Amino acid sequence: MRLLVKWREDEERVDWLLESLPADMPAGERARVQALLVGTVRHLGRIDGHLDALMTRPPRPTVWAGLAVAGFELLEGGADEGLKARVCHHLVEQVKRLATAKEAGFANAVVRKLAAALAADVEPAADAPMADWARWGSHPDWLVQRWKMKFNQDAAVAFLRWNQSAAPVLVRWRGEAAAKAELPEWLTPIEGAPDFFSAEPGHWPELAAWIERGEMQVQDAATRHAVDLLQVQPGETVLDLCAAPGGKSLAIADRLGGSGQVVAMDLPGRRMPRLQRNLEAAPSGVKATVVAGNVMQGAARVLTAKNLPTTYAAVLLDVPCSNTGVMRHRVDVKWRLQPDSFRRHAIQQLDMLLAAAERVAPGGRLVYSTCSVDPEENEQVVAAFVRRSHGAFKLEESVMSLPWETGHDGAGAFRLRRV
Ligand SMILES: C[S@@+](CC[C@H](N)C(=O)[O-])C[C@H]1O[C@@H](n2cnc3c(N)ncnc32)[C@H](O)[C@@H]1O
Repeated sequence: MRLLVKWREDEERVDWLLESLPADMPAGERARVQALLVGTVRHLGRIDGHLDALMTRPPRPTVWAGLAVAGFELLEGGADEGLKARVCHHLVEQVKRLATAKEAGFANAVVRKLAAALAADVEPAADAPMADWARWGSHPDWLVQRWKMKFNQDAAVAFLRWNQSAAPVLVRWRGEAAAKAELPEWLTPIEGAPDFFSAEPGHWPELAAWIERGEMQVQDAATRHAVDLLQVQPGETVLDLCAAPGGKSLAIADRLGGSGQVVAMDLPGRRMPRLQRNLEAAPSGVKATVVAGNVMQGAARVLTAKNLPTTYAAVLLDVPCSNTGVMRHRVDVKWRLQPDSFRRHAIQQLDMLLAAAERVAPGGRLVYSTCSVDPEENEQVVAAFVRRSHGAFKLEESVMSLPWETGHDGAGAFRLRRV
C-alpha cells in the first residue's frame, strides 16, 4: 500500500520502488510484494474505474491504495468465495492499522461492492469498440486507438492482452555449450532464439545461483536482434553507446570469442555502478571498459582521454524510447506515456543517431535499436537518418519484433553501413 501511494503521489517508477525494499526482506515476501504492486498497476484502469463509480469522493491515498491492492487480489483470485472474504477482512485490518477505524468501516463497505462489480465485468467481444477494451484491459484509450490505427483492431487487442499477462522470467545461457543439453525441464528453450529459455515460476533460488556464477543472465529473447545484426567479429573492439545497465554489452562481450574489447558508454549518474558491476561478468580475455560520457556532446574527447579510439568498426546505439515493446514488464509505462511522447522521442533518437554515426569507421556497422513497436521511433527515424547522411550510410538489414506475433518483447533493430 505504501509503495503504491509513492508510485501515484511521487511518480516513482515501479522497478525503482521495488529496489527500495529492505535487503533483509525474506524472498517469499519480496516476491509477493512485487506481484501485488506490479499486478495492481497493470490492472489499475479497470479497478480504479469501478472504485470511482462506487465512491462519491476520493478517500485518503492510503485507503485508496488498500482498495486498489484488494481489487487486484480479487481479480487474481477469480470466483473463489473464501478468498474474497479473506481479502475483505485483511483490507479492513490494514486500513485500521495504517489509517483509522472509521476509514476501515468505509473500506469494508466499498470493497464488498468492488468484489461484485469486478465479478460482473466480463471481457468485451473481439470487435467491441476499442474504448471498451481500453477500460477493461486497463490501458489509456488514446494508446489503444493509436494501435488500432497503426496496426489493426485484432493486433491492438492481441497486444493489449499480451501486456496484461504476467511476464515469465526469460534467461540467456552463458555457460558451457555442452551443459545446455542437461538443463532442467522447467527451462523451456525459446524457438528461434538459441541460448534463450523461459523459466517456470518457483525456481528463483536455482536461477539466482546460475546468475551468481555468471552462467546465466536475465534477458528477453528480443534483445538478441540488435546483437545479431551487429555481426560481432572475434577479437574486434565494439562501441556500445547507450550501454547501461549492460545487458547487450555483456551479450556482445560473449560473442567476441574470448578476445577483443567492449567499450560501454552511458551518461554519468546512478546507472553507472550497475553497468560496471554487470560487465565484471565479461569472459576472461575480453576487455570491458566503462566510459561515462554523452553520445551527443564531447564523446570523442572522453574516449581520447581514456586512450580509446574515436571511431569503431562496430557501434551499437540502443536508444531511450517509449518502451512500448516492454510494457508487459514495465507496467507503469502505459500510464506515463503522452500522445506526443513518440514525436519527442523520435527527435532525440535522430539527434543521437546522427551523433553516433560520427563514431563509425569507414566501412563500419552501426546498429540502431529500440524496445518500441512504434514506426515513428523505428523505421521513420532510420529513414530520416539515411536521408540526412546524403549517401554516407545505407540500411543493410532490419528486424521488427512485435510481441503479439513473436510472444516476447517488442524491439526494432536496424544495421546501417558507412559506405
Ligand atoms: C534503452 S537503455 C539502454 C539499455 C542497454 N543497451 C542494455 O541492453 O542494457 C538507454 C540508455 O541510454 C542512455 N542515454 C540516454 N541519453 C544518452 C546520451 N546522450 N549519451 C549516452 N547515453 C545516453 C540512458 O542512460 C540509458 O541507460
